[in-house]
Amino acid sequence: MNQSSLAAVSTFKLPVLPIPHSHPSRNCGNIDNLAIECHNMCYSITTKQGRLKPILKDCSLSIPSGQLWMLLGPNGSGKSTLLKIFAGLLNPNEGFLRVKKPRSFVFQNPDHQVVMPTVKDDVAFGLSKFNLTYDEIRSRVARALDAVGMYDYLQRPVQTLSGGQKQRVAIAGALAEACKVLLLDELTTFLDEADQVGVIKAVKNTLASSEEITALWVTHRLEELEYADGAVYMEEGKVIMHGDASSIMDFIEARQAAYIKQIYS
Ligand SMILES: Nc1ncnc2c1ncn2[C@@H]1O[C@H](COP(=O)(O)OP(=O)(O)OP(=O)(O)O)[C@@H](O)[C@H]1O
Repeated sequence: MNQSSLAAVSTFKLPVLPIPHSHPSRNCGNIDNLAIECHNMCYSITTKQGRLKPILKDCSLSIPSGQLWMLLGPNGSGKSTLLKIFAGLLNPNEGFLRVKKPRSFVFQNPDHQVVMPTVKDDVAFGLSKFNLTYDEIRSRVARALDAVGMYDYLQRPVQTLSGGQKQRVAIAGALAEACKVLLLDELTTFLDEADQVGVIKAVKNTLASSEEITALWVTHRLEELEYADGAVYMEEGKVIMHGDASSIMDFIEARQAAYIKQIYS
């Protein structure tokens, strides 16, 4: 597996290469088996000068339930914007969108999300809105922490955790709320290798424990594709390709190779 990172090329403009047919057919599967589906979705912002600036252009993709998908692309290609739309934090201007609910967004910096003094309190924090008994809360917190391999840390003060452990607690918080779609924004950017692998494996184990949960993971690290069932590749606000992880890996590597050939020729 090529260990190169997209970040290495992300500040450069890749050459325009022919794009293989990549848009999903509307008949790509049973609609109930799709966790995320969008067709011709557009998102624009209004600039201070009152002009419309397109951020996402005609994005179409479908992600089956129960799978881990990665979302890749150079800086500024629209990954975080797309993820925020899937999370319901932004609204598209045009197009069709369907995301299974409940859904949860996990931020890049866990300090923005893990806020309670102990691990168990933090995971229980979002459950107050559900009118659950004490025993139900305790059982949900235990199951969620078990799924991300953090059960032994139940009583730990959160400030004693590593970045990767905090990420896993943030994911457990989403699981405790019975979320069906996990939207994960560059969780491993600031982590060392051990924490990086720990967080990815926690997500994989979570998905293995329930066919109901789907995860979409934004990353710059091409090597993380090894853990994915599928992937989406974006450039300049467009979904260029989506499908099985190895095809996306081949596509990105070919694009990088063509770019390097172009600058040295
Ligand atoms: N509120 C906003 N106002 C102006 N421009 C915006 C706004 N939100 C996003 N953009 C622009 O839209 C484009 C896509 O941004 P986005 O953050 O989604 O990209 P990204 O692929 O997640 O980038 P990165 O990998 O650097 O995090 C960028 O050019 C960004 O500057």
